Amino acid sequence: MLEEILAGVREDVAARQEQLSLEQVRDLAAAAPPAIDAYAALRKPGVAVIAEVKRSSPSKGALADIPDPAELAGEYAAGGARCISVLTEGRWFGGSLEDLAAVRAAVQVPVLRKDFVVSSYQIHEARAHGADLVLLIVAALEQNVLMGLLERIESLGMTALVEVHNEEEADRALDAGAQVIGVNARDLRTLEVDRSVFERIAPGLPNNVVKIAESGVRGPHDLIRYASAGADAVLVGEGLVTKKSPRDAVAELVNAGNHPATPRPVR
Ligand SMILES: O=P(O)(O)OC[C@@H](O)[C@@H](O)c1c[nH]c2ccccc12
Repeated sequence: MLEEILAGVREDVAARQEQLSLEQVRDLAAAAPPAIDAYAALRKPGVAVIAEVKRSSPSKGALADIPDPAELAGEYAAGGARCISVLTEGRWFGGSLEDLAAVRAAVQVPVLRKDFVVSSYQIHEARAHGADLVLLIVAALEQNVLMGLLERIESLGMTALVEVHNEEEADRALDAGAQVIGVNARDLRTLEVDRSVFERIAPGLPNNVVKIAESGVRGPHDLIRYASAGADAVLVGEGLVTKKSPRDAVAELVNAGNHPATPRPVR
């Protein structure tokens, strides 16, 4: 699955680069207002909720129309989301860079570009469209490429969210210098969700690393389970976009994350 998605992404990046050169997109990135410090935002007390703008997925197909991503992001922020994640991959997730720019213009909180990043062109694009955080998926990248992309993200003042799914990938993320690590419960090769993956990997990560539990959060119960295993944040898509009131759904999670009985990460 991952290989198929990556092949499409490479084609799409090449097509965009014909329209707008690397030099041009670099200039746009340099002219953008500075990035917000997402690492600091994610380290504030309470379990952070990263709310995702997600129209569809390879595993579930269509989830929600989301005609106005800026409006949805505004609802998320009003519900207390610490960050907004915007899927910008078009073929499988129905997202775009226009969604990212629209969300950026609508909220004050840090915004994540969620995509399958394989080249520094996409990092400049992310910055040009207002991203503060950029996802890097370890399973999609050779180690030297991962290191180069992470450095590029940081050199543009952004934070890299480095996604892993097993211990070996977690070691690679740490070797590359990742400060924010997302453990995806969904295996991008098979699309299976296994929430115990976070519980297995998180305890081995150093205290200064922000630990994000990705996928499979359907309600406060899942957030509390992840928090018990040391999550600083949860990243939630389906469990929000399919709700009648995404704002209330976020608020419910945020409240659970701030509850005195919810375990806090050790620092
Ligand atoms: O919809 P869910 O189960 O709440 O999952 C959100 C998020 O974790 C998922 O969209 C995701 C995690 N890593 C990714 C990498 C690429 C695309 C999508 C993802």
